[in-house]
Amino acid sequence: MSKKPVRVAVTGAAGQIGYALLFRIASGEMLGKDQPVILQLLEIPDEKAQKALKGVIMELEDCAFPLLAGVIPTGDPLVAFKDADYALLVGARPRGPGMERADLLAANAQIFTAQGKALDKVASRNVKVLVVGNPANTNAYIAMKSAPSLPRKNFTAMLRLDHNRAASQIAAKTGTAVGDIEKLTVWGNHSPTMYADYRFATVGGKSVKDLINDQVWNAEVFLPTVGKRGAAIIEARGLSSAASAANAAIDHMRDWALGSNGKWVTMGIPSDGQYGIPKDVIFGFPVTTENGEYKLVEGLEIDKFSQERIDKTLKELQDEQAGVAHLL
Ligand SMILES: NC(=O)c1ccc[n+]([C@@H]2O[C@H](COP(=O)([O-])OP(=O)(O)OC[C@H]3O[C@@H](n4cnc5c(N)ncnc54)[C@H](O)[C@@H]3O)[C@@H](O)[C@H]2O)c1
Ligand SMILES: O=C(O)C[C@H](O)C(=O)O
Repeated sequence: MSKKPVRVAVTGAAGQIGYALLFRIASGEMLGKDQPVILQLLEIPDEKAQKALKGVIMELEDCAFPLLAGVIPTGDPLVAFKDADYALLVGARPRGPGMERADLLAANAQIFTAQGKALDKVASRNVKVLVVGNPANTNAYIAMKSAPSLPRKNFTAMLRLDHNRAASQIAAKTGTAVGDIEKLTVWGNHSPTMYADYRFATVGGKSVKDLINDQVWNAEVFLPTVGKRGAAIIEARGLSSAASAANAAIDHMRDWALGSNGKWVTMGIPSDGQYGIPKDVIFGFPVTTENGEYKLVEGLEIDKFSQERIDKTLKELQDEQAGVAHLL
């Protein structure tokens, strides 16, 4: 017997990431090739955006995806999030050349307060929320705080693009296959302060740290390359990353929903105080996922270099939180 369709809300559905994301969700790459989906697509209630959304929906129809059980376009968050089982909050203003994420904070904070409240009112009580729109961790924090009747653990931010970028750099450095890299993580904020940490990583069972054996490369090449990759893409394309961001969103939700089979993945999740990160800060942590739940990997040793990096990215997140405190 075929499964009952689940409701997947996507905001910013007519934007660049939306265009790279919706077709993959509808084809079953996110929730499985046996899981029908109803897409509930939010765009700003503006004629041009709604018209662009119609065009995207025409293309979705033209794909004749067997798993696409319905599409609901709307300009109203209460319609988009109604009974949503999954919500991918992509819609936000993206960073342009020369802008830092902090510049986006004020512009985007209003959006996530309103959307958090709407999720609180109408979404499934088990809704899995992924915030992609930047600054992603703080937007997830705002949405979580604006939705007090939903479990805190339902709110996550996307660090998976950073995780994937780090894996790719390590594979290139060590001449190994990216798919063989395990136990990699990215701590903290989705911003240049993030700390991509390969101390525990293995490739084909061998220690990545031992294979690389070059702390200068780690501090002066690897970390800046991963941390500034978003800006490098904006500089090269004149637009922020979209296909790789959509791919990371699919990876994040797929692993959360269907399990990571024991593999570590990185998710931005609300802290419960682990590793000295204050409660509620949405922080990139190593997790494993099973049965629709994520579980933080605990007990890892944090050396002096790592602690300094973690402190720096935490401070940035706390400053961002302080900057939006008046809105909550
Ligand atoms: N976390 C990450 O790793 C990551 C990676 C890449 C991009 N991003 C961020 O994702 C966001 C979207 O990027 P994009 O390239 O798709 O941008 P885009 O400008 O192409 O699309 C954003 C879309 O969101 C819509 N939108 C704006 N406000 C909205 C609202 N309140 N409700 C619904 N829709 C709304 C816009 O009309 C637009 O169509 C940006 O904030 C970007 O910085 C995050
Ligand atoms: O850096 C940006 O502004 C876009 C995105 O967050 C990225 O990392 O590519």
